[in-house]
This record gives sequence, structure tokens and C-alpha cells, in this order.
Amino acid sequence: MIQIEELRKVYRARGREVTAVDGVDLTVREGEVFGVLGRSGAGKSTLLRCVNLLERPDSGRVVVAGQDLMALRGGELRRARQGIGMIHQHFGLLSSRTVAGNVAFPLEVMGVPRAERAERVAELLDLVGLSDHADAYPAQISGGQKQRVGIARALAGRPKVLLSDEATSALDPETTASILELLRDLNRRLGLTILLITHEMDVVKRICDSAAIMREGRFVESGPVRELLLRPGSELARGLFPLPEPAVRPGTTVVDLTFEGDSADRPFVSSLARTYSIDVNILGGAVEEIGDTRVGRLRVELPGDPELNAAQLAHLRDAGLTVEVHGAAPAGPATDSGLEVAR
Ligand SMILES: Nc1ncnc2c1ncn2[C@@H]1O[C@H](COP(=O)(O)OP(=O)(O)OP(=O)(O)O)[C@@H](O)[C@H]1O
Repeated sequence: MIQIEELRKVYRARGREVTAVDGVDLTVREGEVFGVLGRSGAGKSTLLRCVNLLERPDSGRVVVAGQDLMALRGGELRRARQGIGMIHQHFGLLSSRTVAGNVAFPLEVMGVPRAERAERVAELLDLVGLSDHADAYPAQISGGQKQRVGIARALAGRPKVLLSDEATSALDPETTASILELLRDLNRRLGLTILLITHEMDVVKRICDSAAIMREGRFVESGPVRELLLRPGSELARGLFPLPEPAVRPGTTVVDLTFEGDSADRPFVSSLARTYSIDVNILGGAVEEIGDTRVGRLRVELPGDPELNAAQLAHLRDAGLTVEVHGAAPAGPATDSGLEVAR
């Protein structure tokens, strides 16, 4: 649904150049929720604004719903943009208009006749659970309700794609959860494709099917969330299941185990301890629901150096776990985090 190739955007101001987006490739499939995660200044907003050409890229391709947007101009581009809704961190509502008036605004711009407009506004307010607040003004409603208005307004033109620019960053955790639930619901009910940017790991955990981590204008990691979590050395996995730097005691093996789905349901720690008659020390970990699957990360300590634990590590891999050994370890490609990794 969204296909971005080799996208680059450089800002030039007062003789200075800032490369905000530096060669990003991105594919968002139809009906998918895709999250771009990154710190402030990573280039997320610029990337998002390039998807509907609010910002014109210096080079690259932006194809949305089969249309090459950079090849369009004037009326054609405006029509293509109607198929792309956008919501913002600070809602951007018109304070002089009621909730219904705000939602009606884009319909007026599109030239939708009055009667049809009223019907559509009622439908949209119902969709976001705000039918009872149609006549309220933005100053009279909560932040979460304001974002619901923003969402209804963004959906006015029946877009296939919704871009979300830190839509929950200004909201408290409970309201964030309810807005994310609404977005997930709209994604499922309307088949809406959502591309969101966020600096909150929790947003990715709650609603994203796929995600990318962006740093200094580039994607450093990208793919389906479940796959990323199981990828050895994954930054997303480390972010979602933070574990401190390991303290490896001499004569022991410290292992991080990542598991999901079926393997999460098996008692692999007790099976390991029983099979090899060893004590397994649990040092930390967490289990989360990601989509419909349980995913977890556990750090355990086994007696003996890693070389002596080859069979034990193979046992864990055979159980379907991603195994990352800290410190000196038997064969397996090294990652940049200093971990020795084997799947
Ligand atoms: N209009 C602009 N003119 C010049 N530089 C800009 C402009 N907009 C953004 N930048 C710069 O481009 C880089 C990326 O900014 P961008 O806002 O895309 O990042 P971000 O990841 O969305 O961060 P934030 O969450 O803080 O907005 C930053 O260095 C920023 O200062």
C-alpha cells in the first residue's frame, strides 16, 4: 500500500545542510500497522511528511495505493492526498468550531453537499465514540476526545491510509491505551493501513504488526515485530525487554533466551534443569503479549563455562528459543553488542 524507495530529504538553511532522511526503503502492506520508532531528531516526522508530500523529497520514490505521488501535480496530487489521512500530536483542531464542525471541515473543502455532510459527520463521530459531544467545543473536551476528533476528521475522505505523527505523545497512559485501541479497531474494521511514528516502545508493542527503528535518517532495523523480537541482537527486543548489562561470574554461562508462541508455553527451564541435572539461576526477564502472541525474554545462569554447556545450549535452541550467550562462547556469529549469538 505504501512503497518508499531510497528516500532522501535534505534541509538547507543559512548555509547549513541537515540530511533528515538518508536513503530509506519502506514497504507497508495493505491493512498493516507499521511503526517507525526513534529518538527526537531521527528524521521520523520528515519521513512521514514525505509520504503525503507535505515535504517534497530530494530524491527517491513514494508510491501510495499504486500512485507515484512525486509524478503528480496540482489537482491530481490533491485528490491522491485525500486518500491519505493524517493525525497529529497536538490535534490541530479549530477552536472556534464545534466537534461536528471540525469533522465537517474537510468535507466542506471537498465540496460535499450539506445533507450528505451532516450524515457523514454523524457516522464519523459514531465511529470514534463521540456522538454525544458533537456540539462541544475543543476547549470543553479532554485530550483523548480531541484526538478522537482528529481521527474522525482524518477519516472524513474515506482514506485507505492513515499517517499518525506521535498521536499519543501528549496523552496520559490510560488515554494512550484507549486511542491505540481505537486505531487498532479502525485498522481491523475499515482495513485501514496505518503508518505511525513514535518514540514510545509501548506503542509498537500494543498495535504494530511491523516496525522500523530509525536513527540519523536511516532505518537500522526493520521487519515484522515478531521476527524482529526473535532476531539475535535486535534493538527492538532489547528495548521491549530491557535487561541490564550482564555480570558474568567466572565459571558460569549467562544466556538470554527469547521465546514466542508455542515455545513460550513449554517449561523449557525446568526441562533443561531436569535433563542435565543442573541448577538454572533466573537473573531476570519479562513476558509480554505482542499482538495475539506471548513473547518473552529471560536471562538465566548455568553452571560451568560456555564451552562446557554446548549440549545445554543446543537443548535450548532445539526447544525453538533464540539463544544469546554473554561472554566467551562456542561457535556462532558475533554481534556488535558483544554477544555471541546462535539460533
Ligand atoms: N524545516 C526544517 N528545516 C531545517 N531542518 C529541519 C527541518 N525540519 C526538521 N529538520 C531537522 O531534520 C532532522 C530530523 O527532524 P525530524 O523532525 O524529522 O525528526 P524526528 O525524529 O521527527 O524528531 P522529533 O520527534 O523531535 O520531531 C533534525 O535534525 C531537525 O532539526
